[in-house]
This record gives sequence, structure tokens and C-alpha cells, in this order.
Amino acid sequence: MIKLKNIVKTYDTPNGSVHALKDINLEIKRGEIYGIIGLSGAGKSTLVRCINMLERPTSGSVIVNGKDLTTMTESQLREARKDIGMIFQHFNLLSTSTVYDNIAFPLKLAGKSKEEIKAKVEPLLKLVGLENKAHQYPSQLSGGQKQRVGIARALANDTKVLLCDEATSALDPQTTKAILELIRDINKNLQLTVVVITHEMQVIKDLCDKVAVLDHGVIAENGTVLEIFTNPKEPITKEFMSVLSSNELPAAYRNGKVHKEYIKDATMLLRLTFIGESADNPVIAGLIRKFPELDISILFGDLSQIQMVQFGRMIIGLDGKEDQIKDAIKSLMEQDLKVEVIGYVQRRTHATA
Ligand SMILES: Nc1ncnc2c1ncn2[C@@H]1O[C@H](COP(=O)(O)OP(=O)(O)OP(=O)(O)O)[C@@H](O)[C@H]1O
Repeated sequence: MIKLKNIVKTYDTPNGSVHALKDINLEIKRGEIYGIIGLSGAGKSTLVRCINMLERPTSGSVIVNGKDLTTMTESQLREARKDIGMIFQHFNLLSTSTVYDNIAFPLKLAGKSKEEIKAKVEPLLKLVGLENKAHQYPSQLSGGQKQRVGIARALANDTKVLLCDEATSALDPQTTKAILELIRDINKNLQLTVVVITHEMQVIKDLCDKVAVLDHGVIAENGTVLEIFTNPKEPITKEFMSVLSSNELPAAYRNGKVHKEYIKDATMLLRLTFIGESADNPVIAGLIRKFPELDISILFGDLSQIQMVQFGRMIIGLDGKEDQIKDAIKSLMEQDLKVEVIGYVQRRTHATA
């Protein structure tokens, strides 16, 4: 559905050239929800704006629905852009127009009649759950309702691709969840291809099928969300993952120096990742039975689903003799789960607030 081939975008500024995108290659299939995650300045907005040619790439081609947008004239581009809707962090609604007129706006631009507009806008209002708000103005709506208007407007031209540029970054967690659910439903029901730009791994986890990690204008790694979450390879990806799990450890273990080598009276921390059926295995019970002299404590546990596959994460602490700890790790590694040694941490008995 979307093919980005060798996309380069360089901005020439008075202070020199900024290489925002350096040879990006990406393929997004029809009906996929594809996340692009990166830190501030990584090039996310530039990349998403290249997909609808709000930014013209310096070189490379952008192919959407089989058509190369980079070779089009302005009028061909205006036509092709009808297939591509976009929603924004700050909604970008017309403040002096009602909800109805905001959604009708792209249809008016396309020269549709009043009747045609009504036939489109009314079902869209229903789709986003705003039937009762048609005659209100954006200032009378909550953030989540404003984004619903943004979504309905983006879909008005029978859009095939929806671009979401930090679409939930201005919303509270509960509203974010509802908007992500709405996008998922629309994706399923309308077979819409969705590109999601975000700096939050949680959004990727809750919404996307695939993800590309953008770092300084290049794709550091990409794959299915399950692959990337269960086996992140690049340091930047691991950094994003650690933000998700930064509060995993109890306070007494946080901020302590992590030693790679055994130290006496310290706790060995292990991160265990269970995927699929292995999430149901009584791994810890087995470990306690096998190593009764070890002190085994569960410091963090979380079970969720990614793309309908069970995904469990756990941090355990092992206290005991070095050779027994090593045997326990070996025994865990022989099982159907991923074992990551965090290191030895001295528990802070007098944790400060
Ligand atoms: N119009 C522009 N002129 C000059 N430089 C630009 C322009 N737009 C973006 N840049 C630069 O290109 C790089 C990528 O910016 P971009 O906005 O795409 O990143 P981003 O990942 O979306 O960041 P953020 O999350 O902060 O918006 C940055 O160094 C930015 O300063």
C-alpha cells in the first residue's frame, strides 16, 4: 500500500544542512497499522509528511496505492491526497466551524453537493460517536471529542490511508485508550492502512501490528510488534522498552549500582520474558522446588497480549550462593522463555523517598 524507496530529506538552513531522513526504505501493507517511533528530532514528522507530500523528499520515491507521488504534478497530487487522511496532536480543527462543518470541510473542497455531504457526514458522526455534538463548536468539546472530529474529517473522502502524527500525545491515558480503540476498530471495519507516529512505546504496544524505530534519520530496526518487544536488538529500541518498564523494580532496588560480577549479600536480578503458551508454565514454582536453598522473590510481573499472543514479563531476585544462582539461571535458560541477567544489586534497606 505504501512504499518508501530511498527517501532522503535534507533541509537547507542558514546554519547549514539538516539531514532529517537518510535513505529510508519501508513497505507498509494494506490494512496494516504501522508505528514509527523515535525520539524528538529523529525525523518522524518529516517522514509522515513525506507520505502525503506535505514535505517533498529531496530524493527517493513515495508510492501510495501503486502511484508514485514524487513524479506527480500539483493537481495530480491534490487528487491522490484524497486517499490519505491525517490527524494531528493538536487536532487542527476550524474553531469557528461546527463539528458538522469541520467534517464536511474536505467534502466542500472536493465540490460535493449539500446532499452528498450530508450522506457522508452523518454516518461519520455516528462512527466516531458524536451524533449529539454535530452543532457544537470545537471549544465546547473535550480533547478526546476533538480528536474524534479530526478522525471523522480525515476519513471523509473515503480515505485509504490514515496518518496519525502524535495523535494521542495531548490526551490523558484513559482518553488515549479510547481513541486507540477507535482507530483499531476503523482499521478493521474499513480495511484502512494506518501509519502512527509516536514517541511512546505504549501506543505501539496497544495499537500497532508492526513498528519501525527511527533514530537520527535512519531506521534502526523494524519488524512485528511482537518481534521487537520480545527481542529488541538495537540500544535505542532497548531504551524505549526500558521507559515502558522503568517503574518495574521496587524502590529498594531502584537506582542502586548494578554489578555484573557476583557480590556477597547482593540480590541477583533476572528479567524473564514468556511468550505464548510458556506464559502459563509454573516456572517459579519449579525453580523454588529445584533450588530450595535459594531465596527467590518476584519483584515485578506483568501479563499482557500483543497481537493476540500472551506476553509475560517478570523480574525475579535470587539470593544465595554463587554456584546455586548460576545453576538456577542455567535451569531457567533450558526452558521455553527468554532469560536476561540484569546483574547484582545491593538492596537499599533505608530507601529514601
Ligand atoms: N522545516 C524545517 N527546516 C529545517 N529543519 C527542519 C525542518 N523540519 C524539521 N527539521 C529538522 O529535521 C530534524 C527532524 O525533525 P522532525 O520534526 O521530523 O523530527 P521528529 O522526530 O518529528 O521530532 P519531534 O517529535 O520533536 O517533532 C530535526 O533536526 C529538525 O530540527
